[in-house]
Amino acid sequence: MARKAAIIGGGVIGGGWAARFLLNGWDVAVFDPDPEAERKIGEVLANARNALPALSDVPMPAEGRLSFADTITEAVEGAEYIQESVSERLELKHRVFAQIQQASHGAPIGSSTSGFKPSELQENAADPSVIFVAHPFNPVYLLPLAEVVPSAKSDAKVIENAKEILREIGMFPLHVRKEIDAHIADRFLEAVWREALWLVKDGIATTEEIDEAIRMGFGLRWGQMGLFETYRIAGGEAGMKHFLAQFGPCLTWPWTKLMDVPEFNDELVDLIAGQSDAQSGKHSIRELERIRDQNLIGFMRALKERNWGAGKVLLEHDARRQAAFHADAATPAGAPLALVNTQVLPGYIDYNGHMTESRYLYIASDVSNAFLALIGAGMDYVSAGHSYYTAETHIMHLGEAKLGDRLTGTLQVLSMDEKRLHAMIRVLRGDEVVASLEQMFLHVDMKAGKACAAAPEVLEKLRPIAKAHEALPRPEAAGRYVGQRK
Ligand SMILES: NC(=O)C1=CN([C@@H]2O[C@H](COP(=O)(O)OP(=O)(O)OC[C@H]3O[C@@H](n4cnc5c(N)ncnc54)[C@H](O)[C@@H]3O)[C@@H](O)[C@H]2O)C=CC1
Ligand SMILES: C[N+](C)(C)CC(=O)CC(=O)[O-]
Repeated sequence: MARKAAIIGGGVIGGGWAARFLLNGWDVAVFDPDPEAERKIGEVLANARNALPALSDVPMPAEGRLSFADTITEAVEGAEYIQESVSERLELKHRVFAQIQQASHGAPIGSSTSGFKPSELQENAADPSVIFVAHPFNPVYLLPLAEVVPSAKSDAKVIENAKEILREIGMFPLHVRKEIDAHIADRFLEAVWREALWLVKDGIATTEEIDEAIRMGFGLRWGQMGLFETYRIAGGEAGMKHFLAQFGPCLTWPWTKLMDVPEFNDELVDLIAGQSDAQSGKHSIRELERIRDQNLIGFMRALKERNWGAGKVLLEHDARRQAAFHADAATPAGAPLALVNTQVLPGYIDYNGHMTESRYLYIASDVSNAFLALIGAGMDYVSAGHSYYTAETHIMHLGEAKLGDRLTGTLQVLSMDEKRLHAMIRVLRGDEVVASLEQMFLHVDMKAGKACAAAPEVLEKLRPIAKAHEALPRPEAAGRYVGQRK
């Protein structure tokens, strides 16, 4: 039988918790007096179903059962874990805890509070020992962090059990050892937020300029190494001590509205440098740089796929270089069309030390996409409901593409009619053909799911290319089947 979680308060955060538990196989009962709560949670859950499973190639367990309770008592009955996510008002949270504890005895009660201390939440509670902070980050169904903050009155076993449950649903419980207003992470968010409000109010930056300042630079760095490891690298070979020596004195300069700073002295330097050594000392600065670089490449490539933030800048830069390639290497008349200019990256190399086979298909689809765009069957055409589908591919590996090789992708039209396009794509290193991919494309009415004639304006562009390519020598690989002797 599935385990049960109760979510009290089903707004932005409660909805995210409900989705995370459900998608991890827990049954979830939600209590929220808002008549819109069911609709809102349904919408959050729909987004979560598209998002959370996409983080892994390992399938999620069968989804748990979602129910909406009429009372807190009904919601918490039989619940092994309770998460309170009502509005950020202490007296409301106290009322809710009192109702929960009339019905539930001993189950851990995590609070999503952004800033109240656990000792404040526990005031006047029937059983303070099971109430603690479990502060998540939006979207709760995707981001792993939950700051788990106990107080002196917390039961250590309950806290450990709660942390284990959070791990089971894929979270990273960060145990906050000393309670403090706004825990750890929200203190940073508040500092940055308040600084940003001043910058906007003082007319120094717009909201958009502030967001660009974050997402084009330090936000990406923070996302993979945080603050201290990033600054350790910024100290160069001399590391954190050098960084502190260089920038410590700025603490008293007016670089921020937050001018209440710790005294910059040897004691502070030793404390920070010592903790940084313990955290990161196992890696040399150069190793850390390489780790950082690979992480940033992963992030930025992901953003590129979404044409978003720093990824948009990369795409624009690629487009400029690609245009320069086409201008320099204008395809001579009567030759296969040179459509793609690419390179072999470390992640493409397989255990045999050469470019892995799936990458040839990537190049071929870049080539065919560029060709389809050229004949007017690009993304606008697809959005309007027609497309060319690849019906058949025969790849011949004729050489080995190695790390760092610069490759060109060309396309030669072998034949065509209204519905079909038969082409030979070649992957070249200089003049050497490393692979050929013979492909048959079918023109399809996407809605009907049937082959049909391409639009006249597409055929008008395709025919002269096909005519010019008739004069080219027929590639030896054309029409070959697997195992055929040359
Ligand atoms: N929105 C955010 O970015 C984050 C918020 N939090 C914390 O999560 C908690 C909830 O915040 P949000 O979800 O953003 O607020 P919200 O306003 O979206 O949701 C609060 C929900 O509580 C419900 N509610 C009010 N009284 C209730 C009661 N007596 N019993 C049950 N439900 C009741 C409301 O109907 C509403 O649906 C707050 O403590 C907040 O500080 C934590 C992390 C991030
Ligand atoms: C703005 N906030 C204080 C509610 C932010 C959080 O608590 C965490 C988050 O998800 O940003």
